[in-house]
Amino acid sequence: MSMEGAVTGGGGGERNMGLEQKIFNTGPQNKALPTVQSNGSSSNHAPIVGEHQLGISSNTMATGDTGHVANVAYMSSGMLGATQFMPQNASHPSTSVMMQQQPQNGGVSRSSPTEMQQCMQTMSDDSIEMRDYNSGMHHMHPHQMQMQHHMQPQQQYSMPYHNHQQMHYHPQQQHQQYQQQQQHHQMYAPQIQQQQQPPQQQQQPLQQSQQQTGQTQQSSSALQHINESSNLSSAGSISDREPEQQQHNGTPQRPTSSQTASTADKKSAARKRRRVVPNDDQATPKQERKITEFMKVGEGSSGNSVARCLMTEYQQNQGSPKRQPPAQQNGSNNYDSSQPQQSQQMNQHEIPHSYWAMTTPSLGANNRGTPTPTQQQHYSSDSNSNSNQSPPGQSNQAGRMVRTIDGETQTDASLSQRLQNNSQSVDEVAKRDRIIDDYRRQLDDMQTKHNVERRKNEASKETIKRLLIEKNIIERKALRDKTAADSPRIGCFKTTRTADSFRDQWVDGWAFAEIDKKNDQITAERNEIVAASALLKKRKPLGIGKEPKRPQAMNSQNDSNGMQPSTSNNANGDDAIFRRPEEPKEIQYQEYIELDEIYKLRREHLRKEETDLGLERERLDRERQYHMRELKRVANESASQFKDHPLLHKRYLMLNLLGKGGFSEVWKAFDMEENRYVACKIHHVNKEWKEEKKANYVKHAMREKDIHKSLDHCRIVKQYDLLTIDNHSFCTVLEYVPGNDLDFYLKQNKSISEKEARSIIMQVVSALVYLNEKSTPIIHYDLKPANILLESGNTSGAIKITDFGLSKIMEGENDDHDLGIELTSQFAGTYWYLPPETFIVPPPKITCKVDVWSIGVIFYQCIYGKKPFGNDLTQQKILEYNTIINAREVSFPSKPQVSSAAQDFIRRCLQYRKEDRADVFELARHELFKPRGSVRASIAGSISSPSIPRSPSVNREDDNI
Ligand SMILES: Nc1ncnc2c1ncn2[C@@H]1O[C@H](COP(=O)(O)OP(=O)(O)OP(=O)(O)O)[C@@H](O)[C@H]1O
Repeated sequence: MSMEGAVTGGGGGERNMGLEQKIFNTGPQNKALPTVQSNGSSSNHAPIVGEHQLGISSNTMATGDTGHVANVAYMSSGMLGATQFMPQNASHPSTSVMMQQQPQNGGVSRSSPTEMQQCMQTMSDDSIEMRDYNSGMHHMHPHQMQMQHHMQPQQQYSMPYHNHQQMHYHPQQQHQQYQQQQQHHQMYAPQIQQQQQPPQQQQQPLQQSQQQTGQTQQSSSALQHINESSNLSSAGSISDREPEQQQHNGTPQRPTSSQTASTADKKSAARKRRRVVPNDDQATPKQERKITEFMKVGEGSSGNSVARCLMTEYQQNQGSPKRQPPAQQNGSNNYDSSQPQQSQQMNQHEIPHSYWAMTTPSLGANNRGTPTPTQQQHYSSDSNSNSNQSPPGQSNQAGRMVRTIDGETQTDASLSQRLQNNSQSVDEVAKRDRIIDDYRRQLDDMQTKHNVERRKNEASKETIKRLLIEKNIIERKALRDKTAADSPRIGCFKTTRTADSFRDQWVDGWAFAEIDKKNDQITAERNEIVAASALLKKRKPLGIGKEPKRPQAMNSQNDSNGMQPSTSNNANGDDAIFRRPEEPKEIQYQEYIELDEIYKLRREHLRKEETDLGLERERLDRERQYHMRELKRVANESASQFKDHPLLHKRYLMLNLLGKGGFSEVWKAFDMEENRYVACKIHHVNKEWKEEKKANYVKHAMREKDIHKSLDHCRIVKQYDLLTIDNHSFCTVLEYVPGNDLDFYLKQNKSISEKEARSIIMQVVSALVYLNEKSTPIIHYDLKPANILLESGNTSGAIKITDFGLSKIMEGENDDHDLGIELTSQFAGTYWYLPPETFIVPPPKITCKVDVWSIGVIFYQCIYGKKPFGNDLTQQKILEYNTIINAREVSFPSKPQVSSAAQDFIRRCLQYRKEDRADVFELARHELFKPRGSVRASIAGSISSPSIPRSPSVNREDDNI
């Protein structure tokens, strides 16, 4: 690996990273490293690196400005330790194992080059050797020792904790590391307390921390094992008092320093190391040992921290798959996704910076110890990332803090200032940790509650779904049973063969036959009566010249029955009676009168029966209409792919088919999210169609969707959603309107009263005004009774307009909406309801007055029960005969009687030239819609020439409405 990056990187962190990389690259061949550390000029590595590291190192030896150099050596050796152990742990997948061993290496800090060499030799053996080496790392510069006396344990923890947090380790690793720190803390905290006499209030968290640690250790044997490893790795810093502490803590017995250091090797090693420490005259052996041991706790950790920094940076550069660099961890890889991204980014930048701040005091006071605002923020965010652990005791943090500050370059004043700042930031971190813990607990609680609610909600949904399906199955069955039961009575479709094709042909049921039979009976009876009446007249008594005076009603009845009045002279009727009493052929006058009465009454009765039968026939016709539709619907429903209650998009439960249009089927469905019924209009693209037709269909469907979704009016069916079902079908989810459409209603009822028709038309005009008031007005283009839905199922309630499949937007026409737009799809739509201009070839521009014409036709049809133009013609014939092109004038039947206002309204709508036709705003102001009673009535017949457009101020016949 090129070392250039390490040198040119500029930042201390980068340089360190370069060193780290170099050391890692050297791998097990550690023989190169002592050379680097002992003599820069003879480095086996790139000279520039040697210059940076070893130049300073030698300078340090000479000038005593050891802070930087010592840290470099310390760092190097720390990493060496890590490097040394890497091969041993290579088979171990967990980084945490390596991290446990790093504290051993941390103890290497502050070593002289000689010690480094010794260290390297020792470390290459095994961990026991490392401990031995670490135990000898007692050499501190007096400034450092002095500094540590000034540091509070609480403060001394901050930096290692900080570094520890920076690593973004896996929580398990963090936990192990925390265990390890606690072990250190348990072992050395009493000594720290005794030696440094920290303020009383700062001992409290330490003791708590010890108790916590003890509990943690007892709770898990696995962790105990790790703790043991951790203890072992820290054995180099065991003091004389450790056995007591270990017994207290219940940790496994380890050789005490007196036991281990009692060996001749180690004593001599300690003596050697003492000899190589320059300016060590202030440190008594006893003081040195104790403080060094304390430092070792810190140094071990510090070295550990630094090693971790280096390891992290190394792994960042190496792209270690186990531990991604923070930049990569910002996404889902970061175990703590709740940590603000900003903090994480800050961490990324601060890792080298903090590291440099710890290891390079010469950079300045801010970098050395006092955390900059950024660093403080960094602590905070770090603590966030670790908040699921019990934070280390503050005194433990302080212990580790000690080793991160280079006492040789600090003044007491700056140190105390730093310590004060650190103390504040540590307090703040702890406080924030607690708050974060609280929030986290609250969040956990809320998440648990949320999960419970979610499960309940899902269960409820499942129940609703099940119940809806059950209900629907029952309803379907009831409907089918009814249809099946009604079929013999009303009729059914029978498949018949005509030429090569099969057709469904309707066959009436027995109810129609019965009505026909009754009708025949009535006719026969009526004929019989007519014949008898005629005979009776022939047998009229001859003597009756003058009928006796009869009541006037009787005479008029006779007239109405068509009976011829007697031609005999009635003036002297009494004489006639006396004149011909003897004629036997002639019936008696009385008998004649009686028979005549009987025949008249029978005729009346037959007339009534005939009327009733007619009503029965009408009712049966309506039933047949409904029954036919139901049969078709059931057949289509059974053939549909959605018949088995699928849940579209996990949301829309398909219940039953409402109807089938030309290219679509409309299903009643239940929206499981919104808990409401909806109408799902499923558009099918026929696979057999040519591509052009498919494209055209999809274009229309998409236009419908786009236009419809932008509409929000109480008289327009709302469009909620659009779903893709498969490659050939998609679905628009619409507001469900429970009633029938007007077309079905008119088929059943032929016509409706003017009042009801006026109410419907008023609502339609209101919707059209809304469409025309938009910045880009919309032409519906397919207004017809089938697209007017009746909410209540009859004509006395609210209506809603639907089906925007042929709609057109008035845009891109220089904003002159009167000029109109090109008609792109001529001859689409329903011809009875389209105005003349849409049939002209080539078509002129169209405007919103297309819909006005449609309104006129619908109103006319509602009142008169038939369409004004081409009522009895098919669409094909309408085209053939140019029916609409010739529809220049509308005529009104004499019955039913209609108000002049209604007729005028219709005329204004059905003006041949669109320029003469009213627009929707004029219609909205029309007299027809004025409140009842506000105008004087006038009879429709009083309107003069129908071809001349009249002003809207036509009087309305209130009585007719
Ligand atoms: N939003 C809705 N709520 C309730 N029923 C509806 C709704 N939309 C349509 N329907 C019913 O579904 C059936 C089919 O509607 P669709 O619009 O497809 O039919 P159509 O207008 O006759 O056909 P086309 O679209 O070919 O003109 C009709 O009976 C109609 O009443």
